Amino acid sequence: MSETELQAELQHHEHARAQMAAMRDLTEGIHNIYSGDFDESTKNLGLGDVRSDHLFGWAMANYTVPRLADLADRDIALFFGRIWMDDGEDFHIGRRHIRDEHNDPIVLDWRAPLSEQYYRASAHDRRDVAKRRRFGFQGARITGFEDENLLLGEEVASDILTEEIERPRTGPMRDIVATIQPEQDELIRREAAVNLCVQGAPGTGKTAVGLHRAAWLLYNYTEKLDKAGVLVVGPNEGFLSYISGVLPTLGESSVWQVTVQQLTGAHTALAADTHAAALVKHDARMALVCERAVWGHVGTAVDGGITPDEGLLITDGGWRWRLGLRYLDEAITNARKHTRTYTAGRKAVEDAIVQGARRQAEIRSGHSPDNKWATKLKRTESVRAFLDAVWPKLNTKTVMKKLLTDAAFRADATRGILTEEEAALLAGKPAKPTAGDLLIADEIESHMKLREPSESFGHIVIDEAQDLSPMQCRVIARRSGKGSVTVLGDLAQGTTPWAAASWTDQMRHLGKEQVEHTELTTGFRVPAVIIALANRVLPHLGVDVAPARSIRSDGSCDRIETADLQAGVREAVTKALAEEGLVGVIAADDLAAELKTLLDGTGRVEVVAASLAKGLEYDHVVVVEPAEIVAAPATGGATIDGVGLRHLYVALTRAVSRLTVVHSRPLPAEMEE
Ligand SMILES: Nc1ncnc2c1ncn2[C@@H]1O[C@H](COP(=O)(O)OP(=O)(O)OP(=O)(O)O)[C@@H](O)[C@H]1O
Repeated sequence: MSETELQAELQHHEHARAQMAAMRDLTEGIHNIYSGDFDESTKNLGLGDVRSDHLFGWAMANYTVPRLADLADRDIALFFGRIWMDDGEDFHIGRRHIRDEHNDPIVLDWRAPLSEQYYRASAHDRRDVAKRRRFGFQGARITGFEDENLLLGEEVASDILTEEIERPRTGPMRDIVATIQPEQDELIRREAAVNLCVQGAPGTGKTAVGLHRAAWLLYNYTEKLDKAGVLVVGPNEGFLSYISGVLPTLGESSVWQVTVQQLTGAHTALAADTHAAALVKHDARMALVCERAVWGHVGTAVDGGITPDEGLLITDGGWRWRLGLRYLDEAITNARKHTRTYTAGRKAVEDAIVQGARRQAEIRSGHSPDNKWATKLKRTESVRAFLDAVWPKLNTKTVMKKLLTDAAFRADATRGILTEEEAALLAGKPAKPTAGDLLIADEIESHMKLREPSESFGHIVIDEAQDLSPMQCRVIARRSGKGSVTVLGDLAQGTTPWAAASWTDQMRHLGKEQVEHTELTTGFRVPAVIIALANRVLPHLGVDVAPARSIRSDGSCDRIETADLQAGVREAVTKALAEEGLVGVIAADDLAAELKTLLDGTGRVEVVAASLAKGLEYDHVVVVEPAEIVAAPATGGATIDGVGLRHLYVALTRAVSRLTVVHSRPLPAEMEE
């Protein structure tokens, strides 16, 4: 690296900074012109709510407010790479596009098509790239660079990548734009229509890939996705807060990040299910029960009191119309077959009744009666009574109430689908729904009426997807509609009672048939020495997945055997605090509660229950009493076969640099070589 070249790059960086400030000033100028209308934009008004004379200002507000936030000068370098092409052109690659006063690009956005070459070019497949430069930086300051002359076949093991991966973690997750690897880039840049399913060992960058894919899609399919929206679904609120900063630093603040519980309102559910009841309510068979609970209300013409002789008699002033039993049964069958929702079905039968009477009127009088006549006909007592008998009016609340409180109705809805014991577990109080009840209500609602297109998303990123139950998958599927999904997870880290055993099944529950499956195995988080320990446990987890191969040869792994567990934990934490970075103490849930009191107020230390450690990472991890993690019942007090061992696998794979195992009891046999 020559000093002259570095100085030139520093100057280019200063120039880029000045140009970005100019872009910001320009946007600010526009913003100020429309400031009155901008106020409306901050009230979350939609297009239809805005007065027509404010429309232009409103549109400008929607454009400039996020743009101003994106152009804010942050403590971050404006570019991280540069490529020289075979034709002599060269480009700096950065977090966002920056142009000069002549509108020429001086920094390309990492999501622009050309940037793909930066990430993917190699000595074997140069993609017209002659040379690649990677910049090292600290905060907003460029500190150096490393070059790869691809024309000469150079492939440099990047110190900058190593430094980035090994840097101490001091807080929430960061973006990885500067060091995206080719296999990750391929997934990030798959077209919007592709449904991706990524199985990946711990620390292989699944979450990072999912978030960067969301940002890439929003940039490249702006028109479609700005309207339809992008959703990120994560396992719990702790995880969401850990990842919540990544998309905003990539310039995307419009993505809604939620747990699946938040989608149904289950995060505020009042009552708790027993383990056995939860199992039934999350089961795929519940979808069939819900279907029958709704559509089972549909009867035949005979149920409506119709006989072959009499038919349905409709009196309209001096006129009388009669519809036969066969005609009515056909109308019901057609409505059942051709309408997607129960509410629409009732309307279809009603329309068929009007149609039948209208045809008779046309034959008798020679002209077709108007809509007023049709409305009157629908209101006649005999039509009302017939419809109420064969296709009664329903809403989600009434069906839920019947399912939870009416034993005879429940028996009919579940016969042949659930056992009697399972069906009995559904009994409850509708006023105090459980999380499982809200899943059922969501399913029932989907039979009642179609979701508005505005209620579904253009793309959904689903992280830790192995933990979703079939019924939770269906909740997400309904919000996806025709949109695509990126599904990320690790079957080996499945710890819920309904964790997926196969991705094919999980994708079916998510309603996606065309799926690209892929597996990531290069681990960026956990050093080889620690992953080797976790990989001893992996074969005992009952899943067929590839183990992680760490690209890291640093890190350490040690063990403290002690008669006094608390003293052992203190010793491990003191040692850990001698080094930089965050310390995570992971223990079985009950023990974690005790350790929280013990370590309360110790800076840089977080105590985490093993059941909540998923997705998180710490520089130094202290795993306390593995035997207890393995033996501990799962959340909710029920014992789930093998789940403790999976919690241990998750705990062992949270460390970025160092792992200390503290134990007073013998280590689980699965940890031994
Ligand atoms: N290309 C990369 N450059 C730098 N850091 C990376 C890269 N890919 C992943 N990382 C880092 O590796 C760590 C693990 O990534 P991530 O959390 O996305 O993995 P994961 O597969 O979701 O893990 P888990 O299954 O344990 O949740 C993170 O700190 C992430 O920033």
